[in-house]
Amino acid sequence: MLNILVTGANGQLGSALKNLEQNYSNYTCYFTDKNELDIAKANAIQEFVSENKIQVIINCAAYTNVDKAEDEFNLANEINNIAVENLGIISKKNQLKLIHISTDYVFNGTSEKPYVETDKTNPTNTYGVTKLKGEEALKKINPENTIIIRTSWLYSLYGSNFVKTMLKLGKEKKSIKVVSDQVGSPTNATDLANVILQIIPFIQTKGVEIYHYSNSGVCSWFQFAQEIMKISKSKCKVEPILSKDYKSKATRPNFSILNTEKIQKTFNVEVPEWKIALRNCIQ
Ligand SMILES: NC(=O)C1=CN([C@@H]2O[C@H](COP(=O)(O)OP(=O)(O)OC[C@H]3O[C@@H](n4cnc5c(N)ncnc54)[C@H](OP(=O)(O)O)[C@@H]3O)[C@@H](O)[C@H]2O)C=CC1
Ligand SMILES: Cc1cn([C@H]2C[C@H](O)[C@@H](COP(=O)(O)OP(=O)(O)O[C@H]3O[C@@H](C)C(=O)[C@@H](O)[C@H]3O)O2)c(=O)[nH]c1=O
Repeated sequence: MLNILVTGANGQLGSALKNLEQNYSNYTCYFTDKNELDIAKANAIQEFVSENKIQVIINCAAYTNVDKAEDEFNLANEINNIAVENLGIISKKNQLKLIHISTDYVFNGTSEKPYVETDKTNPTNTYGVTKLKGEEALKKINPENTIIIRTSWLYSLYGSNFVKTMLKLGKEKKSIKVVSDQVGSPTNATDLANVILQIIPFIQTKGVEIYHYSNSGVCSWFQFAQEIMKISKSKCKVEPILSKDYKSKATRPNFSILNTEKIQKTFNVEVPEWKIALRNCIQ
């Protein structure tokens, strides 16, 4: 039996893990969100770990509102950076496995080829800055058996995400405008959750190791929206626009594609194609 603590469990990834837990009879998962266990409270985490003999932490807790983060650096930093540092310290002290999730937004999006784990980071928005600080804090503590999985454009039928926004707009509007000059790879939260649960027994690292995981294939947000409307049989027309014509507080990278070879080679995991993964979610 493995005792696993999942933080931020009411969010997208946490909910996806909850749905899959039943397939792993050798795992006892403790699903907690802010109300039960605030990751910013180090003492509470340590107590929970000791009381429940936790062996693995999957940190799904995060501040993920990209635009709002521009005005709330301190709050975003507390959750995405300082609390992550605490998790790193606790993992090292208690010799736990730690799986932390990060983002494509740590890159500035000027690359011309899919980002590998060692590529230079340089976030263009506050959310990305705080997530990168979290990564760096973990690397500094460098606990054994800790991995960071960077993912991109995560969606599910839970929480808030681009797919849910498009499904809603698809019912309400005759037409919408969506940016066509930002490209990336969407990721179905269920696919990522499956990968996490599969690889836990095989995580064995001397320090922090970074992996990239997204669904395969590439699209712009515009093409992603078009496909969402198609699968959901919405009549809403999607029109392409340029980022400069879409008003938002935070800037997003133009190129967000992650190279997923390392995680595939290391753990032999599946990477479903994005259109198939999207269909699996919506249908
Ligand atoms: N969403 C995306 O497109 C992407 C996400 N990621 C990363 O993947 C991970 C999972 O993301 P996702 O599931 O979408 O995130 P969500 O925003 O859906 O879920 C995060 C959860 O964490 C909770 N939370 C916030 N603060 C705390 C706290 N102090 N203690 C405990 N729980 C807290 C949130 O509660 P509340 O909602 O009440 O604040 C929410 O339930 C995150 O690390 C994110 O940065 C990476 C790439 C893309
Ligand atoms: C709703 C909407 C968005 N857009 C654009 C804005 C933006 O450039 C892009 C995506 O918008 P969103 O605000 O939904 O996505 P955003 O919150 O930027 O999504 C990001 O979330 C964080 C947590 C991550 O880690 C990233 O990987 C990424 O998934 O689509 C339109 O052009 N038209 C629209 O009607």
